[in-house]
Amino acid sequence: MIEARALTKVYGDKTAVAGVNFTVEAGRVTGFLGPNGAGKSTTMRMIMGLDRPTSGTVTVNGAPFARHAAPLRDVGALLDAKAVHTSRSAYNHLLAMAATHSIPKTRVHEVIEMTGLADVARKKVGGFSLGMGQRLGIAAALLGDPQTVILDEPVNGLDPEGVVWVRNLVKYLASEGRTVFLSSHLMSEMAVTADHLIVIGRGRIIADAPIQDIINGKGRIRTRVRTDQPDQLMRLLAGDGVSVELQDNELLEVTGLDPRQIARAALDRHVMIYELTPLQASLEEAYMELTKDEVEYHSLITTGAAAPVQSGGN
Ligand SMILES: Nc1ncnc2c1ncn2[C@@H]1O[C@H](COP(=O)(O)OP(=O)(O)OP(=O)(O)O)[C@@H](O)[C@H]1O
Repeated sequence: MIEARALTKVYGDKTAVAGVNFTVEAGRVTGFLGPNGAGKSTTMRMIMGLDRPTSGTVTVNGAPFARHAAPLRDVGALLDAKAVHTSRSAYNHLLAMAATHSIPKTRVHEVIEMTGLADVARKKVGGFSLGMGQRLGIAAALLGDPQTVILDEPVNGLDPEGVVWVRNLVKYLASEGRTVFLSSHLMSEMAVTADHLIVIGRGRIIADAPIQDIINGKGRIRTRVRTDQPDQLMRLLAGDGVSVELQDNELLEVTGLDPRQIARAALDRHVMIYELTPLQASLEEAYMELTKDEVEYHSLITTGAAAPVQSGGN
């Protein structure tokens, strides 16, 4: 379990993390989301003792990271996949890490197999692709068979097979009762991987809830309705808080009524419906809605060109 209490980090005049409170529970995958510059990496670095909080505390299984006698066995992390000696082989890199914690060579071989690095384990890390580097970072995180696993953008640079592999791996680790905390900007991936989400914006927690609650809470409930009497059905459904959009000759998209209410209204007036499909809001929609006021770096899209601008006021 990871517990942050009033956790704060200030760099000069920039408050990167502003007194956050959250708990990452064991036995489930917790996703950590937020726009660029929101404070995710800073929070993760403080969890791992790589950055000292300006105030507040963060503990892993009840103690700050630095107080763990054998931290690799308690907490495994992938924070910066490039932070390795480039002239070492993957095997030697892992072996050197293992030596600091009396982890046997057999475990080094195990994590190499587990992460699909067997063919390149004797090659120099400097020549690794981004995806191979990520796999090595994940191998290092798992080396001590830790109870808590923290992965910052683990699927960055991985091919589709690698993305699925990370998804299954973290779900498996959580199913074994471990604490799994991961960040990613890939919403579609987060949607199928995480059980619970913590969303941060400008250093503050803006949501901390089961993923389904976040999708349902912020996304609109929409229903697709096909009928050969669209005008009549539109009139029937009109009302406060209801919006009905004609998509084509026979297709309506209804917001603000559930499918049962739509079916009932149509039945009462003998309007035939031949499709009634609830449309699940996506995590991406919910996330965009949640963070729309928290985005620090907006993209300004003009005809054919995108220029990043920093929004004023912080
Ligand atoms: N060492 C540092 N010195 C000064 N400012 C920093 C430092 N590290 C981070 N910051 C600032 O703190 C804020 C939070 O940064 P952080 O890297 O934690 O965000 P993030 O959510 O991980 O972003 P991204 O999604 O882009 O990786 C940013 O405004 C960043 O510029």
